[in-house]
Amino acid sequence: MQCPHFDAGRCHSCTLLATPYPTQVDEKVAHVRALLADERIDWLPAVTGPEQGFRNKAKMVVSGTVEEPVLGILGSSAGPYAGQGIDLTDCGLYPPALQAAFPVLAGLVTRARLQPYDATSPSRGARRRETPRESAWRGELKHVLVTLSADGELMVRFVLRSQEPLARLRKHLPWLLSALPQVAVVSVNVQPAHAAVLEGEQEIVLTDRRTLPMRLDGITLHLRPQSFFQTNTAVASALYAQARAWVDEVAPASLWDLYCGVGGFALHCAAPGRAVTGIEISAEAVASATTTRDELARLPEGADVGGHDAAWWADAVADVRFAAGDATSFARDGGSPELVIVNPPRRGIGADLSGWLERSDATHVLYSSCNAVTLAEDLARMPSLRPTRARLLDMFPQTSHYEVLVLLERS
Ligand SMILES: C[S@@+](CC[C@H](N)C(=O)[O-])C[C@H]1O[C@@H](n2cnc3c(N)ncnc32)[C@H](O)[C@@H]1O
Repeated sequence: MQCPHFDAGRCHSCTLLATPYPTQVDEKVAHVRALLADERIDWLPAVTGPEQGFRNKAKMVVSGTVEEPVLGILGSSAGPYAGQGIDLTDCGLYPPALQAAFPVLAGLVTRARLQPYDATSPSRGARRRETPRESAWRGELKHVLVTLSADGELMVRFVLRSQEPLARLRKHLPWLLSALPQVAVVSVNVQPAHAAVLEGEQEIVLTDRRTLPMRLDGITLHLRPQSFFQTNTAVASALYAQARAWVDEVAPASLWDLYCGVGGFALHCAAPGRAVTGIEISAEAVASATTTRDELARLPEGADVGGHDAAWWADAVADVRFAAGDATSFARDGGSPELVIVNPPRRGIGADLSGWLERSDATHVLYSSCNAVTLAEDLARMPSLRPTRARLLDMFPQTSHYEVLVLLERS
């Protein structure tokens, strides 16, 4: 694949662009197999999706001016583009529906006079001080975050330094909704700190609709602005389908989904007679998961979701619950199910939760990881749980990242 931004040294994200795609996948498989280094694992063929246009979410830094905003990234501090705004609205990782939304969003920046935040140059007076106050930096709009659903709807979030532009944004919202009728949810996130943090804690939803329905092959998840969702919708669908197939083979009567996010694993693995508990640190994500569960509990007669009818689903989700909390603390406090699913951030589950799983009564663990290095470290801490089956899912083509799902069985 060719990319003008990569070739010119403006963007360095897609480190494998020059490698033919089948070779990328072979190298990722070799990487994870070498890390897990267990000849007894039955490896299924890797799952791949589209090689480009697969990202369902854009995290655009806004730079430039009110009249000419630039949506993309800031050039890395070491190179020739240091601190410069780089327009990435034509990035090949974004599907056409996201690319088409960017110029309209840039138009809103101009109409609502959302001054792009200037992260590089504090005002003159402040420059003399060693650590300028936050108010010394100019501008308000830090990022625009856009999520595209499988049905072409959009969730748009404006990350602002303060609520100062809020009234102007509200005033021009009708213009945005008529220019981009596919926008379902618009919100403002307030991130006051001058720090390399994407978003802050406070979220103000401006639209009547508060969730973006993300229809997968089986189930429609309801995403809220602050809840995590997997980057690649097609591969996420395959990930949940694979998890469900392995869980159904084990057929546990009780299951925990730790780090459950909006409930993708928990809800795909629900079944009549199976008690499912999802635990997640983000209360917003828990609210999203609960919305989807409640919707599945009340499907209209004649509905078919993932090959099951309304009565089956009412039974299946009757014993599904989600709660906000820390995964490790929950595990320490709450007995032990037959099967535990874990899908942690890149840092992995760590020594405490690995140790707890090693000593628990769970007969099976399903570990979904986006970082095989921490996965291998965690597995080494659980010698009684033997990896039996595994599958790489290429969630992030053109980069060295990937997702891997491993089924562990107590020996
Ligand atoms: C890789 S995401 C997986 C989400 C979900 N399983 C899915 O399929 O979309 C990791 C999730 O772990 C959550 N998380 C981070 N730290 C946590 C903790 N200490 N306890 C519970 N959840 C945590 C994050 O908020 C995020 O939703």
